[in-house]
Amino acid sequence: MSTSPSAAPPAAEIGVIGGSGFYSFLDDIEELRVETPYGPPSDLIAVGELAGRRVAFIPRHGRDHRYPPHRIPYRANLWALRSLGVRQVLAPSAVGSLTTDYGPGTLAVPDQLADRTHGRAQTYYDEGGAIHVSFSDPYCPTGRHTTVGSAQAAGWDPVDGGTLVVIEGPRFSTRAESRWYASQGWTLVGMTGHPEAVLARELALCYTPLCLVTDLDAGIEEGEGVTMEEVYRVFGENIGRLRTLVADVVKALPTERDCPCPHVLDGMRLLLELP
Ligand SMILES: CSC[C@H]1O[C@H](OP(=O)(O)O)[C@H](O)[C@@H]1O
Ligand SMILES: Nc1ncnc2[nH]cnc12
Repeated sequence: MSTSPSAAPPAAEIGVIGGSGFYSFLDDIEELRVETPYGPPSDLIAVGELAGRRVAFIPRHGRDHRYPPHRIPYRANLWALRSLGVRQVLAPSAVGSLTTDYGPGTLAVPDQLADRTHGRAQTYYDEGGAIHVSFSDPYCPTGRHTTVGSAQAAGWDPVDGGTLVVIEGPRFSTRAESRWYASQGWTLVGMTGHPEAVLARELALCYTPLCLVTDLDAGIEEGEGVTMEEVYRVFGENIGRLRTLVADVVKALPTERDCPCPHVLDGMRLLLELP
């Protein structure tokens, strides 16, 4: 491993944003300090190769988990990845389940998102003109399809679809909130999926969530409610096979993007130059 203070970064095509309990990924890496107009990203970015693909890894909360979900520099993270050449992003995350159908250890690849956060910077286009990206389908269809296929091939029984509600946190939900989310038909709950997904979309990146269920949320189970310890314990029990799955997906992602994601800004008059 080597550390470059501000070296010209090598190109990376695929980005991985590791969540709670997922603080490193690649073996043979160069660590890059990347500056952005939005300040520094959560940490140094590790760049390396996996099966011939150039990959950039960033721990969402920092390697020492110094950023709680509402303080993560989301704009800097996505900007930094794009500036390294990343165009496809994989986003592993620990989530709660809003249904007894999906117990701890389940891998879910949602196809919808509901935003219950507030006060987070959620756009790059907030001055000098209006850019409205399409967000009806928040995730990359190819990334989702590839992830579900890789998970099935590896012996997971992945959940293909569902809605991830993203809460502001950092506290967990009350039982009443949790029951209300479930009554909306939402299936998963987390704290970091927004604005990460929409910022990726605004940069014309492909973004795919890999949600590992660590707990049944407070309104679903009758026990003491969700605890941080439970989240880390269950995530820790599954991190090995999740890492392997992320590597499988990296290998399986297409080299040429065939999805709508690269075209989301076509025809729009951009007021800032994308990296
Ligand atoms: C560690 S408990 C709650 C914490 O875990 C999840 O993080 P991530 O999405 O980055 O895996 C959840 O969103 C909360 O931030
Ligand atoms: N129950 C839960 N609510 C919000 N974020 C979570 N991350 C993991 N479990 C969670």
